[in-house]
Amino acid sequence: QVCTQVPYRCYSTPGVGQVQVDMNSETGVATVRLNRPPVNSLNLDVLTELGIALEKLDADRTCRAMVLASAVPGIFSAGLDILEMYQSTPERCVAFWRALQDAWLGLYGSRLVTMAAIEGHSPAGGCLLAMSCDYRVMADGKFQIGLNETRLGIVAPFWFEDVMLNTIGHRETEKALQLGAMYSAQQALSIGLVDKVVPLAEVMPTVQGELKNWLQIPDAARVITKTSMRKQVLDRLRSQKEKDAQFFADFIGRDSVQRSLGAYIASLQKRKS
Ligand SMILES: CCCCCCCCCC/C=C/CC(=O)SCCNC(=O)CCNC(=O)[C@H](O)C(C)(C)COP(=O)(O)OP(=O)(O)OC[C@H]1O[C@@H](n2cnc3c(N)ncnc32)[C@H](O)[C@@H]1OP(=O)(O)O
Repeated sequence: QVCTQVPYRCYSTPGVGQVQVDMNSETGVATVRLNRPPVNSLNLDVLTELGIALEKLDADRTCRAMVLASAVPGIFSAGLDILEMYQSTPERCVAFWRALQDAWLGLYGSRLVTMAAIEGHSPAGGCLLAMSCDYRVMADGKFQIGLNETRLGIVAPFWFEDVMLNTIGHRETEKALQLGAMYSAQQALSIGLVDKVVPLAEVMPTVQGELKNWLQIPDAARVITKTSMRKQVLDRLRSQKEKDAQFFADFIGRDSVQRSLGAYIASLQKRKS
C-alpha cells in the first residue's frame, strides 16, 4: 500500500488520480505511476495531470529523483490515446497536443534524476516517455517497446525522432522509425534503447539500486551536464510549439490519416475476438 505512512507524501488521491505521485522525503525520490487502466493510454486529462505533477516535483527542493512507472500490471503505457486522434475536433487536437508537449518538456527538461521502470508494454508515446528519462530498466519476457507510429499510418514528430536519435543513434533510429519497429527487452538492450533488462520482480529494486549511483553525484554538476546535453532538442520544440500543435491537428484531420487510424482501431479490437 502506498502513501500510508511518514515519510511518504502523496500529490494525488490514491485510487482516484490517473497519475499517482508518492514522494519519499527521506530519500528525496518520488515515484510517479500512470494509472489509467486498461493500458495507460495518454489522453488529454492524463497528460495534463502528468505535466502538473512533473512541474510540482521540479519545484520541490526536497525532491532529487523521480521514478516513472505504472500502476497497471503488464503495461507501462500504450502511448497516446488513439481516440484523442480519431474523429476529434481541431480544437481538441490542439489542446491535446499542447498537453503532450508540456508534459514532455517537463520530463525531458527535468532537473531531477529520472528513471523509467518499464514493467510492461511500451509502444509509441510510452516509448517516448521512457526514452525521455535518464535511465531505463525493462522487464524481460513478452513485453515490447518502440516507436511504431508508421504502422498506424502516422509519423513520429520531429521531437520524438530527436529523442530517439539521442538515445540509439542515427542508423538504428532510421530503421526503427521507418519500420515502426517494436523490440523485445533483449533486442532493446542490444541497440541501447533500454539500459538494463531484469526479471519483472527485479525492475523496481534494480531502479532503486541504480538511483544510488546517480544520487552520489552532486546535483548542480549533474543538472548543468544534463541541460547542456538536452538543450538543443528542447529548444527546437520550444521555439515552434504552436506551429507544431497546428501541424499535428492538420495532419491528423486528413482523410487518409483518419482512415488509417480507423483501420488500426478495428485491428486492435479484432485481435481480441
Ligand atoms: C511530416 C509529418 C509530421 C506528422 C506530425 C504529427 C503526426 C502524429 C503523431 C502522433 C503520435 C502518436 C504516438 C502514439 O503514441 S500513437 C499510439 C500508438 N499505440 C499503439 O499502437 C498501442 C496499441 N495497443 C496495443 O498494441 C495493445 O493494446 C497493448 C499496448 C500491447 C496491450 O495489449 P493488451 O492485449 O494488454 O490490451 P488490448 O489490446 O486488449 O487493449 C485493451 C483496450 O485498450 C484499447 N487500446 C489499446 N491501446 C490503445 C491506445 N493507444 N489508445 C486507445 N485505446 C487503446 C484497446 O483497443 C482495447 O480496447 P477495448 O477493450 O475497447 O477493445
